[in-house]
Amino acid sequence: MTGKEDHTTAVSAPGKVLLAGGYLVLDRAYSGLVFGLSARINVIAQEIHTSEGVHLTEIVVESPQFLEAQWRYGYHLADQDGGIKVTQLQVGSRIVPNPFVETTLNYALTYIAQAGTHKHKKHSVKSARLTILADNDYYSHQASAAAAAAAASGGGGESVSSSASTSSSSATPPASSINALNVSRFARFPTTLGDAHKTGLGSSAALVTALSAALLTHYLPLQILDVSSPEGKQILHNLAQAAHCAAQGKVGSGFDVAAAVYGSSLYRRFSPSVLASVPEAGSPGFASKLLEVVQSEWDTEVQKDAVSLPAGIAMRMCDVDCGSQTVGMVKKVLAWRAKEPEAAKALWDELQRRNEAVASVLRDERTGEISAALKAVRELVREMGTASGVPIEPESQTELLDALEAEVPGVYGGVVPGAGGFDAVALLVQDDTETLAQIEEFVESWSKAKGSQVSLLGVKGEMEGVRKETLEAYHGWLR
Ligand SMILES: Nc1ncnc2c1ncn2[C@@H]1O[C@H](COP(=O)(O)OP(=O)(O)O)[C@@H](O)[C@H]1O
Ligand SMILES: C[C@@](O)(CCOP(=O)(O)OP(=O)(O)O)CC(=O)O
Repeated sequence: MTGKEDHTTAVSAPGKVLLAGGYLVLDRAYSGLVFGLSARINVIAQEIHTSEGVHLTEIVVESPQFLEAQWRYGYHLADQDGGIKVTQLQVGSRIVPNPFVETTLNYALTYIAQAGTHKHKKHSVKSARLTILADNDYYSHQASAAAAAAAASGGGGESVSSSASTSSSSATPPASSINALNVSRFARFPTTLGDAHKTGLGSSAALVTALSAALLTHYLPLQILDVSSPEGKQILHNLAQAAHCAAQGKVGSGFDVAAAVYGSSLYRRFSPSVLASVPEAGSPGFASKLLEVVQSEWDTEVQKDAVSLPAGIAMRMCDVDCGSQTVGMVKKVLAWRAKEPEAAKALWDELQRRNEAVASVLRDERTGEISAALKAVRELVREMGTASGVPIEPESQTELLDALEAEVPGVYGGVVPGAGGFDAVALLVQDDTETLAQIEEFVESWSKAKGSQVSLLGVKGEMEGVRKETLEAYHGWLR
């Protein structure tokens, strides 16, 4: 770590789960019940100190939990108002691109240079190092260890850290042990980021949001931008949505970025046309247009007070190691909706009503109604799946959810979240260690009996969005 701790800033943003409103939330006429998660992506920004006389303009981004995860960029001011454009520099023998990091740098640094020129003197972007640390639940330990074993030849010098990864050779560390034993918060994975198996908690949205927030906080004075304030969050939201869409090459509903910024909420998306006028990063006019769009009032609606959990109840998730292709599923569902507009509208409208009912049952602490409210949603989600020919709640997941509710006393019910498919379930459960242990026991025997890989993640639903962090949590990870 450098001696200049005052110039080190840390920010974190949570992952997401869309408990209700998959597909509907793509259309502004409907909304989504989204939860932020306790699993966060942390980004720490530090100045790079060079020896006297050495002139360096470089942005270094690294993910020290993974192998070959350092991305170095030079940057320049592009002609004709093109903003700040980064160029990736080679590290070692090859260039491994990270489009989400690169696009976020182009967008955030351009915004910083533009916003900083107004009331204050022209802003200069100095060299910086950004360290990314992701909470363990973003990646499946078991699958990542298997990928490393397959690649077997060299382990790379440093050993895998603590029990999270010790157990990774045989099984995912049990959620209860992560909670109880203060296992290293950030595991060191024996793989590259590309080979790590994601659990689907929205790593790219949390990363783009936390990286944007860290850059804004690091470079701009608080009087221009404070990510803790409502105005600062709005700027961060707009900027991160724009960068995430550009990096993804498509405009999704943006519920994942909204969760990263605002935490849990009832979310209504922005009109996709908001972003239509922003040219490609580095091209003429990009800088002014980006500033204008990010600082304008969007039609996004984020109702934070519509979402909460009854006291003593937690939102938990199980990873089902399988995986579904969201893009293909979305295409098929939307194709059916276009073909059968009337039937789809009736279904969408009724499902919206039932989704909102889940939100109010939870917010009003009507615990006895949780199970029925979730079942009512699932019924229509299955109908949507059958009508469009997409396994949104596949039979194997129906069986798992029904069995969990019937056989584990503390489980109120659950859903297949987001786009649905085979890769996860979200549960509403009693928030105590006994219930946790029983779920773990249940999924272990379920996995054996069904020949599947179901594991309870340590992650929990959490209300808070982006936040500034103190540096203690990152001890040992910073240079
Ligand atoms: N810890 C990390 N460090 C650096 N980049 C990351 C990290 N986690 C995710 N990313 C970026 O996000 C991408 C994954 O995005 P995506 O495939 O959309 O998954 P998700 O559904 O988790 O958002 C990675 O290829 C990488 O560019
Ligand atoms: C279909 C959707 O409404 C919800 C998808 O939710 P998931 O949580 O399944 O998504 P990914 O993690 O991005 O694959 C698409 C959207 O809202 O963008």
